Amino acid sequence: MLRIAVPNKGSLSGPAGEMLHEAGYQQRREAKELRIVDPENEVEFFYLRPRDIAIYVSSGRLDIGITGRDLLIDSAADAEEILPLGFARSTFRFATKPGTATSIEDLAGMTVATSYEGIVAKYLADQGIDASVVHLDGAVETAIELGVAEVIADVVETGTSLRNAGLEVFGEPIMKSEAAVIRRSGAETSEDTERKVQQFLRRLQGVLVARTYVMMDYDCRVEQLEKAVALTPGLESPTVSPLHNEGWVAVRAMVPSKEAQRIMDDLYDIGARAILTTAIHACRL
Ligand SMILES: Nc1ncnc2c1ncn2[C@@H]1O[C@H](COP(=O)(O)OP(=O)(O)OP(=O)(O)O)[C@@H](O)[C@H]1O
Ligand SMILES: O=P(O)(O)OC[C@H]1O[C@H](OP(=O)(O)OP(=O)(O)O)[C@H](O)[C@@H]1O
Ligand SMILES: [Mg+2]
Repeated sequence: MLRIAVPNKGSLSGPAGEMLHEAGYQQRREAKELRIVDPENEVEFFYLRPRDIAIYVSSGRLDIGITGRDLLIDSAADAEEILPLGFARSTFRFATKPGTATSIEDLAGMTVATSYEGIVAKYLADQGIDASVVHLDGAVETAIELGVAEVIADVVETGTSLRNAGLEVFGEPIMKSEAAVIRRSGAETSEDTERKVQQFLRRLQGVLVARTYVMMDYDCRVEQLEKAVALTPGLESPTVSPLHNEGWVAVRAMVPSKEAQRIMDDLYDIGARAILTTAIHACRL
């Protein structure tokens, strides 16, 4: 049985559960469940605090886990990222009231409030800046108003929380984060566990592909085929089948969903017709 850590709360929890459900795994029915077994898929899910997941995985008690890259690095646990998952994307940045600091060098002698002490302390040490770090559990944007720190370092997605607190980012982003599957560094596992881990990763990759690609079908004249195929090269190469009407072919290829409308316009312009896109529900590449 593969033992997998899943975030039980916060920004990672909902999207992680959805992705696992799309990959065909059973998920808990109510938020208080701490552990479920999915016997058909031979996996056991442990619902843990996102911050603790890297620690459990590095201990070797759980085979793999889903957490944020920033949380993994902050924990300094002996675990590594094996598959980025594309959700809970954020940057980690310094911010302050306008006029307090404009560059990292200005941080010398100041106090920085953050929930990610490990990342901040290491970054400051690497840059050779002598500043104090105060740990807060969350809502760190308020720390400046209340005089606990002059500067904060926090997760920024849309920037709304910073704007609402009258704060502005400064300096380069400290890091970019997203959710990821993690595993103990240099894990030595049995052949059976390795096979199960690889199968789990392939299933999640299938979901990622199904989310980012659509299937495109269209008809075009043989003379236009080269131009059409250049627009829809597919992952390996598109399928081309003859049509009953001589001189025409049907083409089928996967295209990135974000570009689908532009590609349909371009195909139409070179004379392709009956251009259809359909969703991909699951896939193994
Ligand atoms: N607004 C956000 N947008 C995208 N990712 C976010 C956002 N807030 C937090 N994250 C990401 O979620 C992870 C943190 O999850 P965690 O559950 O610890 O915090 P949270 O979502 O802020 O919840 P909590 O309210 O419990 O603090 C990190 O990887 C972080 O980068
Ligand atoms: O740039 P934004 O889109 O505003 O998102 C970033 C905010 O979201 C998270 O806070 P959360 O709501 O989880 O509260 P917390 O600070 O208590 O963790 C994060 O800590 C930021 O405060
Ligand atoms: Mg938070």
